[in-house]
Amino acid sequence: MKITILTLFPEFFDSFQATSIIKRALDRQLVEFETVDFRQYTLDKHNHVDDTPCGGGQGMLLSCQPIVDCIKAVKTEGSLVVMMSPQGKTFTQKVAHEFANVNHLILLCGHYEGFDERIRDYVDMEISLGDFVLTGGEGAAMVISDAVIRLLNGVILEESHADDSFENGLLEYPQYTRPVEYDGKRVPDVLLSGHHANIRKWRLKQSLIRTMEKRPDLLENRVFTKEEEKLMQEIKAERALEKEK
Ligand SMILES: C[S@@+](CC[C@H](N)C(=O)[O-])C[C@H]1O[C@@H](n2cnc3c(N)ncnc32)[C@H](O)[C@@H]1O
Repeated sequence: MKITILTLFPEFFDSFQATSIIKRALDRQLVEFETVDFRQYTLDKHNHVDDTPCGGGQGMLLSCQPIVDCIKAVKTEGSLVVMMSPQGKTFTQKVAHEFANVNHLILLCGHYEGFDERIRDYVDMEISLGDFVLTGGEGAAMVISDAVIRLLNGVILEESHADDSFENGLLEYPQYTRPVEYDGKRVPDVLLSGHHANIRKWRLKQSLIRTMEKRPDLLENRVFTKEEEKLMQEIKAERALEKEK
């Protein structure tokens, strides 16, 4: 897979490419990652890529010509051009999986007051990190690249992300490491028992409890397995009992 970032600030991605798991993935050529400064495509004699908004208003808008020419130059057969935009569809783990299956992902980063509206006709979709406004799309593109790269074959062990939050529609269960006791707080006995079936069941139950408590919206349309239904009944019965106390 190849990821191309279209940005005015390629240096933003220097430490991203030089650090930890992403660096290892790049070194092992599990993903190709490049940044392209779209200023190099401007035909403006002063090298400008932005201008004031028609009709007046604050700030500067990115102009069509440099960005559209840049998109046309970097696009490849089957590539997906994604505009970073607070007005886009919200990025989720499901979208990360969809992007991880694309051969060539192109992430377009805005800046200043954003884009001339007509640029939207040259992208395949808009993606938002959430309902807030960033100074530029670089932070969003970095987050998206990170979430996508860690899903690629060989970057981390498949088992390492299989139980991650959202992967099976639930939040991850509580995790512990040594020491067994810290400040009077003990690791649950079941995790020390070595009984794999019991550990798996405990983790599933904890995932359900966590999701109920922190993100009940994730359970709204869930089709529960028989085992999950049984555990949900168990959880509800335990809670009812606790209330009675
Ligand atoms: C200051 S913002 C422009 C916001 C624009 N005036 C609006 O209200 O929709 C500059 C750039 O940051 C990026 N950006 C800002 N918030 C974002 C978000 N929540 N998700 C993804 N990208 C975002 C976009 O690329 C955007 O063009």
